[in-house]
Amino acid sequence: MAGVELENGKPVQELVENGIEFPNNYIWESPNFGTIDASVPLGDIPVIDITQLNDSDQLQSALSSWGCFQAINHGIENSFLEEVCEVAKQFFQLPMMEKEKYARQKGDFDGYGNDMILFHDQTLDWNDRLYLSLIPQDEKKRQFWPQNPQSFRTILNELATRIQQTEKMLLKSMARSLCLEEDCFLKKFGERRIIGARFNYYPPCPRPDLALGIKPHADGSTITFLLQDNEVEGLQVMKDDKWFRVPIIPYAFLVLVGDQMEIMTNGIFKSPVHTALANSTKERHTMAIFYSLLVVNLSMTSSIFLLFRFVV
Ligand SMILES: O=C(O)CCC(=O)C(=O)O
Ligand SMILES: [Fe+2]
Repeated sequence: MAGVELENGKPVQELVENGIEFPNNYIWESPNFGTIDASVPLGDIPVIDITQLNDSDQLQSALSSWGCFQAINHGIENSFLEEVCEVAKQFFQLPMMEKEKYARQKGDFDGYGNDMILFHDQTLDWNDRLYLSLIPQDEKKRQFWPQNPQSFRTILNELATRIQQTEKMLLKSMARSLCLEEDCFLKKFGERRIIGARFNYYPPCPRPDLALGIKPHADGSTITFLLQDNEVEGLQVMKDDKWFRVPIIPYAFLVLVGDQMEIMTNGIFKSPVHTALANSTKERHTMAIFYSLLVVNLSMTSSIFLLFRFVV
């Protein structure tokens, strides 16, 4: 593992637009994870109504088996999430030159770009992304917050405010489900938590049998909220060494346990390995919101694992 990012890859969209021949460094091979298979069974992932979170057993059982659940009635209106998705889509549709104004710098998280290249022979993801730190205020890097579409910044601020209410409710319920004092995770977080949003864009891929949208990984966060594309499937999660497709429930958040939560719960809650497949004809948009404990004085390499744990 290199200490810093080796190079800054080109957006996948640029490869697609320039009609470049399918590059070898997107071909995914792993002896540990089998072949890419879009037809694995649909997972029976628990669906939990957040307003009915009194049933602690349901939450505990979901997080200690699947490591995730589909949260419905989470308090953020569909119409607002629709607006969030719309501005993200509009951003990715902008001309490359406009998006490049927000390009992520080598060795940094925030901004527009794609995979961090950390290994010489790293397989790349068929995915472009815009990562933005939302909370705390002093971690925000406003220069990467798009000014186009015009409402993007206002919507991001609104998202940051709203998502914190859902986060609080959920962390309290998670603590209760373990018979712990309900504020214990919140107190652990205190002011030392960081919330970042990652907008993922998966352009159509000429070889979805060869390339993955996102390689198998576990999130390094405490918890992640994932808003799937309303129409295009792609996410798979691993349970008991088998892959399952994650059903689409429009506007539900897939809440995933991250590595930090797995550690804080002594492994009772599982941080699941997941991956996203590419699609030959359809583009796909998702948004992941990561909550992480802010660990100070980490090297660049270590802090990458606050977002990702590569498993290949
Ligand atoms: O886009 C997806 O379905 C998965 C995204 C993901 O796992 C991530 O951003 O960490
Ligand atoms: Fe993830």
